[in-house]
Amino acid sequence: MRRFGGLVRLAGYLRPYWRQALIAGIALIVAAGSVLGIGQGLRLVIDQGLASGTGATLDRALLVTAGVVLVLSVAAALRFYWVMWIGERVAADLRRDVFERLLELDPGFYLRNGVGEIQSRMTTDTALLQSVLGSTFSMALRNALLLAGTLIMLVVTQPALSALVIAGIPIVLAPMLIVGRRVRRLSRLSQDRIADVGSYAGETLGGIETVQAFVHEPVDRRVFGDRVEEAFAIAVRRIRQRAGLNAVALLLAFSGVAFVLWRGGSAVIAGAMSAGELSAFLFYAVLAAGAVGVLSEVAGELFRASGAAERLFELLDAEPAIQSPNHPITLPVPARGEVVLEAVAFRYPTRPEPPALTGVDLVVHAGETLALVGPSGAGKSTLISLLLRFHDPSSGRITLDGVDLRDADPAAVRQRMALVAQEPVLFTGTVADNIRFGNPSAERDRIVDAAKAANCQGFVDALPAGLDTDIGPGGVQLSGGQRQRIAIARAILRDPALLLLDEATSSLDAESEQQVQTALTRLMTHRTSVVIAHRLATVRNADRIAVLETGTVRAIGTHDQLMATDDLYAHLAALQFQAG
Ligand SMILES: Nc1ncnc2c1ncn2[C@@H]1O[C@H](COP(=O)(O)OP(=O)(O)OP(=O)(O)O)[C@@H](O)[C@H]1O
Repeated sequence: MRRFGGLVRLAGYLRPYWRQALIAGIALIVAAGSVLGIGQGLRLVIDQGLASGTGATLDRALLVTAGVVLVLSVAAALRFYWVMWIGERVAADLRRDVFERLLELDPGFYLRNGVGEIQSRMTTDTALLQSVLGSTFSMALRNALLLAGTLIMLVVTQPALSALVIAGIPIVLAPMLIVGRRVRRLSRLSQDRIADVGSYAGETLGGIETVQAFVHEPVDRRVFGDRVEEAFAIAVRRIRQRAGLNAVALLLAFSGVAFVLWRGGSAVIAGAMSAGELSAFLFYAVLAAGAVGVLSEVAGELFRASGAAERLFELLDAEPAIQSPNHPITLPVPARGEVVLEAVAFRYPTRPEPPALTGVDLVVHAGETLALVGPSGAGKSTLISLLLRFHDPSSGRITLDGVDLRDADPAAVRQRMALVAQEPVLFTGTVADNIRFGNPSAERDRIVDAAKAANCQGFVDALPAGLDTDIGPGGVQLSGGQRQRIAIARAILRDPALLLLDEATSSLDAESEQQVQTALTRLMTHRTSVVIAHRLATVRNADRIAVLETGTVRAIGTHDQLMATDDLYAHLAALQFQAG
């Protein structure tokens, strides 16, 4: 059963649909029963209809058979409908569950596993399951039932001959089980490779402009080609196993039928059996052999599906490293946005050495603007991601309004914050949708106000449908400065107690820059702000500045104080800060 571990667990997904499964099961049994009935009809037609030589008996026998066929058709249609329905339903539920789990997983998980790989698991594995559950599973059930039914009929009608057939079963099943294990392993491998292919394509296409600008296509073509061939080679190994399996199964099954025909034929010649009985027996034997053939073919598919299910369950079983405690402490009201870091150290799970932050002590008072400055790689972005609790500190603690982030519900913590990233991330939809992202329940008026406060008015009015203009996936149809202002409007709408801002480094033209700056100033007044600063104006306006270097805070003070006392700061101020 371990082979089908993934599928057995999938059975749990059937529970809510037990009614539909019951209908499908009944239809399945009736359909299989009717097929078996046809064998008896055949016996009647031959032994009574043909042998008796009277047309009336033949008519009656045929009529009975026709009735059975009618029942069979209806039951088969019902079975098909409900089994497919359940397959699609389970695949849909699984897809939703996996996505929900993926939304909960912490950024560290994605750092370790790669977003592309996870994404393609979610799409290719659920697609495989959908097709297998929808059709293959139904075939497997039907044939398993048919096999069981025919074996019973064989035993009941012709015990002696059946003993021969039944003795042959293990000979057919053994190779199926042995090869099945190999197929399952190869299936997993091949799904892994397909995920590789998917994530490579995703990354390349996501960066298509960089790829083309550097004329990197030949390299990508070659690397992608190699990966596709690798996936193909594994698929071929899998198919070869299955092809061999099918050949063996069919050969064994039909040799069995030939053997039975030979033995049965001898019995009819000797007068120990009627021609009708032999016909019915053969009918069943052929059905049984066919069922074994189909089962061996679909077993491979089921093994494959089991591998895919396992991969999905791995995702479902992944525990988010960042979770709410069982009894989260409620953050005090009103929110002040006061942040305290005590001896905070942090190592990225993917690269523990050197630590990204060590011994960071820092207080951000309610209402103040604290600027973070420091050379590239000093740990500024890491610090912001710890405040958002994307990761927990390796040691030390961070509190928001007096509550340790680890003791609070991460959603409640983030509810008090808004992030304006260096490269604002916009989503497919309209300008209004992207602003509403900051507060999905906001009324239209407030979205309009936020757009005004963020200086979006000018360019939004020029768009064909104003706020309701579609901006394409990722906001590709807007300029950098426009995207930044939408990100600011989003944060204004959220009205957070703590603003986390990673200032854009790319310079905008003077007018656009001016508009972004006034929008930011508006956003930062009357709230606590932590800003990764790249502009002289920002550090000058900040209440205090923390200078970071190799993961530690080396000095804190105002611009003038630091200019006088900290040589690194004076150096940065001279070289790095853009005027504006
Ligand atoms: N996902 C990651 N995995 C491993 N190490 C990382 C990761 N992200 C950042 N680091 C490392 O952590 C250190 C701090 O990086 P961080 O991005 O916080 O610096 P920064 O001060 O924001 O730099 P910049 O101004 O260039 O953005 C760097 O040495 C960096 O290489």
